[in-house]
Amino acid sequence: MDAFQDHYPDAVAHCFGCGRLNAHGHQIKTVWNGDETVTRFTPEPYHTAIPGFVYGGLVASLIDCHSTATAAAAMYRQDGRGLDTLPPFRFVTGSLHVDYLKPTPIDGALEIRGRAVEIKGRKVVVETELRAGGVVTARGTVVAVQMPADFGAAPPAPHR
Ligand SMILES: CCCCCCCCCCCCCCCC(=O)SCCNC(=O)CCNC(=O)[C@H](O)C(C)(C)COP(=O)(O)OP(=O)(O)OC[C@H]1O[C@@H](n2cnc3c(N)ncnc32)[C@H](O)[C@@H]1OP(=O)(O)O
Repeated sequence: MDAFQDHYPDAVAHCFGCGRLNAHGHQIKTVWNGDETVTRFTPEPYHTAIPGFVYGGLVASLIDCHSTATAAAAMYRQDGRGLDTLPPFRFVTGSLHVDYLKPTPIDGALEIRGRAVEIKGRKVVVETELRAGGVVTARGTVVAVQMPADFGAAPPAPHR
């Protein structure tokens, strides 16, 4: 199944967390699972905070991009539109809140699951959990807001 991020227009496909055109980024892939969205990501040894555990910034980044993708997909689903239909719903993060409940072990796949809990105007609130080995280690809330027309007008910087 195609991931949401496979449908991002090229102009918004350079994000470090989720852009398929960013060779240095995480390139997360998110899909629907019923009313929830799911991303699976396996951290690398260099994503270490304290040896054996995942760096919190990576956890925040996964929750952030999983949630903005969820926001876009939820808006398309609410409007009964396909992900490739125009004009695209393009979201940025207005607010990212993360609670780190337990240390996240680095040796294995992480599962990130989210749900849009509010859609109002240009805003979508998404609640997301990150699990390691089936245990919830972090929980996040993201307020995603549709990009104003003048955001992202500049061409992307070349990746080196
Ligand atoms: C699936 C198919 C794909 C197709 C295509 C998809 C593309 C999907 C692209 C994803 C692409 C990468 C995702 C990168 C994730 C980042 O890392 S983005 C980079 C980090 N974020 C930024 O740089 C954003 C910087 N901030 C801004 O540009 C502006 O502050 C914002 C966020 C656009 C909001 O400004 P604004 O448009 O003037 O917002 P405004 O009209 O005042 O508020 C709208 C609503 O949002 C709320 N809001 C605004 N800011 C906040 C805040 N900070 N806290 C709480 N609520 C807020 C307001 O309260 C308001 O809610 P209501 O009052 O209506 O209930």
